[in-house]
Amino acid sequence: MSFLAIDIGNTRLKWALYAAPQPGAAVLAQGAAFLETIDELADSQWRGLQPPRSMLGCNVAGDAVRRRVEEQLELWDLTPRWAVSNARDGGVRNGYDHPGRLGADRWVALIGAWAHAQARGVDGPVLVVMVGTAVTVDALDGEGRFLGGLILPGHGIMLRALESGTAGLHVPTGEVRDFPTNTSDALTSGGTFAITGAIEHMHRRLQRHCGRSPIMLMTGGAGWKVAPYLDIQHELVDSLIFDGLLALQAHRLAL
Ligand SMILES: Nc1ncnc2c1ncn2[C@@H]1O[C@H](COP(=O)(O)OP(=O)(O)OP(=O)(O)O)[C@@H](O)[C@H]1O
Ligand SMILES: CC(C)(CO)[C@@H](O)C(=O)NCCC(=O)O
Ligand SMILES: [K+]
Repeated sequence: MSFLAIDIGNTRLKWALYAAPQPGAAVLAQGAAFLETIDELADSQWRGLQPPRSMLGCNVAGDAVRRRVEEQLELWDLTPRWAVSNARDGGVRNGYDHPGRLGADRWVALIGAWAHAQARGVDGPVLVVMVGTAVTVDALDGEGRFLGGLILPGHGIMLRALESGTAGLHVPTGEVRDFPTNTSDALTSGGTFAITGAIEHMHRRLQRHCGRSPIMLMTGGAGWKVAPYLDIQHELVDSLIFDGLLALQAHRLAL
């Protein structure tokens, strides 16, 4: 019954093997690999794994990367399946102008977030934040409608853009300070507060739109770096995309 969930991001592939395609299933194994090293998965991390019976992935890195991962999946006898953004799934309705153009990672994370909210009996709005190579801040209303969301550059891209777009800025890592008094701290703090500022802005907007304070779920490799500087209540859920993939797979099996 084991189920392999794969999240191919802009920088890294993350995978988790679950005992069953059901929300809350036990994790049997998990790992991550930079996209440059994915051609070794079958010979390294995946070698010796208990063969998964099914898989569902989520990919924002393009068709070439997907095909490379499918080659690695030939290690096992399974049909690769990839989540695509559509008009509704997993209890979420997609409000994007062109639903299919919404990043699959955002769609799957929204479905994972909705599953979390349902499991806890939350019936108000949910703000879904992913902090990685890019940052996304997506709004779900209390009925599971995706209202829309923000895309902004991640911390790394912001700093590299400043470094390449100015003559005099070089970017050694600094500390986050309220009132930075050197260039490194000013850059690191600027990047961090650009992200927290966008999140807090969307939180206010969603609260105003729905007339209720949203819960906020945050995920992505750098979520823990941003979390300490957020002035609003939030919860880090590292597995949000995997939880979305589990919810989708369970949903599909139930149909
Ligand atoms: N102090 C920081 N604050 C916010 N973000 C940061 C910080 N330091 C690094 N980052 C971001 O973290 C990213 C790397 O994190 P990681 O590779 O774990 O993300 P990820 O969720 O796996 O990304 P993706 O899914 O896009 O591949 C960098 O691209 C950078 O933008
Ligand atoms: C925004 C990113 C890069 C975040 O990973 C990804 O979701 C993506 O490539 N999205 C497609 C464009 C969109 O979501 O509108
Ligand atoms: K991601």
